[in-house]
Amino acid sequence: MTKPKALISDKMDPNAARIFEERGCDVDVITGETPEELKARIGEYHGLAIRSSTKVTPEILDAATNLKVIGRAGIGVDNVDIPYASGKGVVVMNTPFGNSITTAEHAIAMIMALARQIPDANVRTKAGEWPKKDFMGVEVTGKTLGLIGAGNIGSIVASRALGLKMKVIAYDPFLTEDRAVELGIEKVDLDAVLSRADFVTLHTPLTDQTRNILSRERLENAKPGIRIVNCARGGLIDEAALADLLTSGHVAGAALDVFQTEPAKESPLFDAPNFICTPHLGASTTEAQVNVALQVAEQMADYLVNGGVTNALNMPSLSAEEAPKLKPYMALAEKLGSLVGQLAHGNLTKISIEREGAASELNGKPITGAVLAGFMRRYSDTVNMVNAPYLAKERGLDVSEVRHDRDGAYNTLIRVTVETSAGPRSVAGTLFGSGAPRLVEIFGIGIEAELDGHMLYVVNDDKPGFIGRIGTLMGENGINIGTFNLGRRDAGGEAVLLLSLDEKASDDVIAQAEKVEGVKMVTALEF
Ligand SMILES: NC(=O)C1=CN([C@@H]2O[C@H](COP(=O)(O)OP(=O)(O)OC[C@H]3O[C@@H](n4cnc5c(N)ncnc54)[C@H](O)[C@@H]3O)[C@@H](O)[C@H]2O)C=CC1
Ligand SMILES: O=C(O)CCC(=O)C(=O)O
Repeated sequence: MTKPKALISDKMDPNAARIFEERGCDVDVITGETPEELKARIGEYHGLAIRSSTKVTPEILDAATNLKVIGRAGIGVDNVDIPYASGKGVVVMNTPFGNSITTAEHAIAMIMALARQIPDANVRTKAGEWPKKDFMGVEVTGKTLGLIGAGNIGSIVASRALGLKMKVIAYDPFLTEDRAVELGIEKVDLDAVLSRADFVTLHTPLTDQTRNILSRERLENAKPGIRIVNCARGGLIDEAALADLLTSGHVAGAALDVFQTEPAKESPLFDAPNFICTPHLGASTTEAQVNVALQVAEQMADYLVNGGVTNALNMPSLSAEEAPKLKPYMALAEKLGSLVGQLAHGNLTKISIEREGAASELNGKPITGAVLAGFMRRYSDTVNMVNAPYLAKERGLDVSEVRHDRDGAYNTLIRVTVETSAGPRSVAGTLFGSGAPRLVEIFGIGIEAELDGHMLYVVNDDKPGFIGRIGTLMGENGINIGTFNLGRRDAGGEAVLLLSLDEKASDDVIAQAEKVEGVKMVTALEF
């Protein structure tokens, strides 16, 4: 078997390449390429490991015909078009904790540097000025620190700031009162942060809701003398407005690690007073870079080699222990989804996935993803369990998952039901022996069959002589029958036949089969 191949396209700790190799992947480290160069190369890789320089755009993703996973050695993934990657079936992972302490410490360093104007004092002292009389700092003890965003990094900043004897208030719509109490901070609204805080520090992702959160209007209405720190993302602050307000003195100081356009080669802020900056160094410590490099390579290799999913932003997690256990279930789920997708006709807008017995104990999300992937194959060749839920949503498919505690006839069972204009249609399957997927029910009729390769589904009247007639027809057309599986609703009533064939039945053979006495319907199936 050929090894999966990963590309590391941004500067990363060498441990990343080592881990890829140790975990059974080939890896190339090629950094600093232009988008055109990356586009020309990306087709040969299954994994792409990045930091913030590589921009994973739709153009890159369109060229990434073999790509299965993108791993961000860090937290922010605004340089990856996640919806587009999801549509392409590519998993996007990050390393949500590896650099959070380091980034929080950078924010604290920025607060202290602003309070005591350390960068300016340093430059002028080294220039031989000894400018002691020009600098007068402020203490942080007793001052109010306002957090915008109190997630991983914001909470670490809060704990350090409390240690510095600051009062901490926070605006974060997802912060609960209980968590605020646990952190020892006060939950307030955004206006309160801006009107009460002496220092404000931003720790949110860049999203449509947070873009320009510190707009000109908000900055103008903020407490006079406020100092602002941004170690999260450029784009959260109106940079031109901040420059104007530093110049007017309304904002007493600002420290940015991140800019709207990076690398920031010029900015109105560079000439503004009391402005300090670093070139996106928030995550740049040896410790953080080793952490994120190890983590991203471990996670990506785990997915490429074992199917384990950790810290994915566009699909549910699946541990390396769970992955092998779930594998036969996912094969069964995909076949059931595919069967119902091939058999049910009309405008299908509702699908339900029920699990009972051992299947009910499992992580249901990957099973649902696999059912949907099989089902959606009727619409798309490139669908997989990553993009299937997105495609299903796009098409307005109503998906429900049901877990039954009851014991049924089988140790483990998955049932997939679609709502058709003629009512619900369901198929069910189980795992036999060491995990072989088997169909056990089709539209209410018990039948045991392996769903594999070229098949023919026939609905017929349960009358003597029928099996012989179908067998003869196949023989006359030179088609070898692999397996022959029968089921019936009741003796003499409606019956179904599932044939596996060594070759695909042509339209002509299907037309002949439709004419066989007793046949009500024939459908060719492919698995
Ligand atoms: N400068 C650097 O080198 C680094 C920057 N970062 C940036 O820091 C950001 C935050 O990282 P974490 O704390 O780990 O993320 P997180 O996801 O743990 O926390 C983000 C918090 O922002 C909150 N939030 C979301 N929308 C909000 C809104 N409209 N208003 C206020 N709060 C909102 C969320 O509820 C969440 O609590 C990352 O998204 C990344 O962009 C992260 C690492 C390094
Ligand atoms: O990789 C870096 O240096 C930037 C880190 C960062 O911005 C992040 O993790 O969100």
